Amino acid sequence: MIELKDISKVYKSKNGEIHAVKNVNLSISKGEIFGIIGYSGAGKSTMIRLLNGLEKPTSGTVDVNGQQVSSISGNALRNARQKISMIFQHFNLLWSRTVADNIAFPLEIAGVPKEQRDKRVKELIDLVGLSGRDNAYPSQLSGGQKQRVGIARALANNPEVLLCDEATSALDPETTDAILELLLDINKRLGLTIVLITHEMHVIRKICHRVAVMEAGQVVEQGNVLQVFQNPQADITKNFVMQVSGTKESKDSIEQILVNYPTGKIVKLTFVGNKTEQPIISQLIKQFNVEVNIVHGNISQTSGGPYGTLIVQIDGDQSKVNQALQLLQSLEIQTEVIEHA
Ligand SMILES: Nc1ncnc2c1ncn2[C@@H]1O[C@H](COP(=O)(O)OP(=O)(O)OP(=O)(O)O)[C@@H](O)[C@H]1O
Repeated sequence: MIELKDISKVYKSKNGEIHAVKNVNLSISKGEIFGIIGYSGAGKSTMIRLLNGLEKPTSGTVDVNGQQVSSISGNALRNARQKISMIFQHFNLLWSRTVADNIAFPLEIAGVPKEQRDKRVKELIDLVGLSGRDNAYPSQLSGGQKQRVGIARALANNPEVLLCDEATSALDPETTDAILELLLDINKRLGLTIVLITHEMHVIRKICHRVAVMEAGQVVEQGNVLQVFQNPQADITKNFVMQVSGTKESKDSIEQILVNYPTGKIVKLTFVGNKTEQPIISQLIKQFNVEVNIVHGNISQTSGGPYGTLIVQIDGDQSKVNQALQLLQSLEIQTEVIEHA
């Protein structure tokens, strides 16, 4: 559905050349929710502009929905872009138009007759959960409702691809979750391909099937979301994963525990799928007569299933502690000793 081959984008500025995107290769399948995550300046916005043809790459090709958007222009590009829709961080609504008229706007541009337009607008208002707010103005809506209008407007002309540019960054956590649920629902119902850019791993965790991690213009890691969470490779990915697993905050708890209980091993366990539900810790205690002190625990849902991390201190007879670690490994629980006594 979307194919980026050897994409580079260089901007020329007074201070020299800026390599915003460097040698990026990505392949995104139809119906997939694909996330691109990176800190500010990583090149995410440039990638979005390359995907909708607003920007031409310095080298490489961008194919979207059977069209090489990197080489077409004029009418051909305008037609291709009808099938590539977008939602924005700050919604970009027309403030003097009502909800219904904002959603109708792309239909007017596409020349859809009034009767058909009204019917489609009604359908879209229902789809995004804004029934009854047809005649409200954007200033009368909450942030989440404004983004719902943005989504309805983006879907008006039945796009094949929806690009989301930090679409939940201006929203509070609960509203963010509701909007992400809506995107997930639309993806499932309509089979729409969604590409989103974000700096928040929570967004990736919640709805993406696959993720690419960008740093200084390059994709430093990409893969299935659950696998990336379970086994992040690049340092930057490990940092992003820590954003949601909460293990960054556990550093202080570990130091405190080591002061009070200086023996034993501090171990980080990573569980996926149904292993998150098994009573593994009580098994360790019973079988090896070791003491287990829980430092930090967290479980979260990804689109590929549950993912959990648990940091524990295991203490007792050295050989029993080692046997306990071996049992964990044999159960295919990822086990990392982070502090030794
Ligand atoms: N039109 C432009 N002209 C010159 N430099 C640009 C232009 N657009 C982006 N850049 C530079 O390219 C690099 C990547 O920027 P980009 O906006 O794609 O990153 P980003 O990951 O989206 O970050 P942010 O979330 O802060 O926008 C940055 O160094 C930026 O300053």
